[in-house]
Amino acid sequence: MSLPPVIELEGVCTSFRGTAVHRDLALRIDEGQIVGLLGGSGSGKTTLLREILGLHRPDAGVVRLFGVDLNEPDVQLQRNLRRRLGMLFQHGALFSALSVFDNIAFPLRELRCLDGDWIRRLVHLKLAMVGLGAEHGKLMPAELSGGMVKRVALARALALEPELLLLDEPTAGLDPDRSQNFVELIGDLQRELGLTVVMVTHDLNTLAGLATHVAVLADQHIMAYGTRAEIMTVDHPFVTGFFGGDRRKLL
Ligand SMILES: Nc1ncnc2c1ncn2[C@@H]1O[C@H](COP(=O)(O)OP(=O)(O)OP(=O)(O)O)[C@@H](O)[C@H]1O
Repeated sequence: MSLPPVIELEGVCTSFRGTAVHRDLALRIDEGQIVGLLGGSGSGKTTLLREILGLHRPDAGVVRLFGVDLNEPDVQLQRNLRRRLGMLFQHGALFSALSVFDNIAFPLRELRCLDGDWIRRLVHLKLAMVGLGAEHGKLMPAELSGGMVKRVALARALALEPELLLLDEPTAGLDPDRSQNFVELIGDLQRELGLTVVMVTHDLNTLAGLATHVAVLADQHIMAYGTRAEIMTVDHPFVTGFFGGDRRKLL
């Protein structure tokens, strides 16, 4: 029996104050894909991530993760589902009053089944996964560089060993070197952990360095979905405008 898609959206409609953002939107993402979600400013990319996370309920349509409908009323089923997701918010969204250690420990403590020694070991393991040492655990978010904030936020997103990782502008605000390092780190972790990744990005280098597939959100729906090579041939004003003369950079 084949596995259900990791993400499946069907007939999704979303509007805010009478203005439609998504209209009959459909998308299917299979295990192991790294999908770059592209769309103009205000086209509804972040809203779509929030709907996949279950933070916003569309007005109509179905969102299924791992074959489970997010409208399924079974609370335990929904809780188990959420543990299979990790989210890296655009600016890291670290808790400013908590140390790096406590930020990463937060989702582990919420499980209420791990003792302090296990939590310490797991936090140190996650720090090592993102190239940081145990000594960084003592720092507060305000003491971190932009690149370190992203790494700590990634460590926290990976705390519960998710199968699906959602990234909102993962390299925004990083200089080209740090951005390249972060792209390589995400790529390495994706291969090692077998993650499925969906990322919103405007950055061509991030797309070219990571994405196996590209989804284009325009005219209130996913108007194109395919491999990078397939998207290069799409003739739509957003796609031609986005890539300009740089389409070959995608390959
Ligand atoms: N909670 C909300 N209440 C009212 N309007 C909202 C809400 N969330 C989003 N919107 C509106 O929905 C539209 C899509 O917003 P969204 O943030 O999803 O776009 P986006 O594609 O992520 O944009 P950007 O690339 O500029 O971040 C925008 O017009 C936004 O103002």
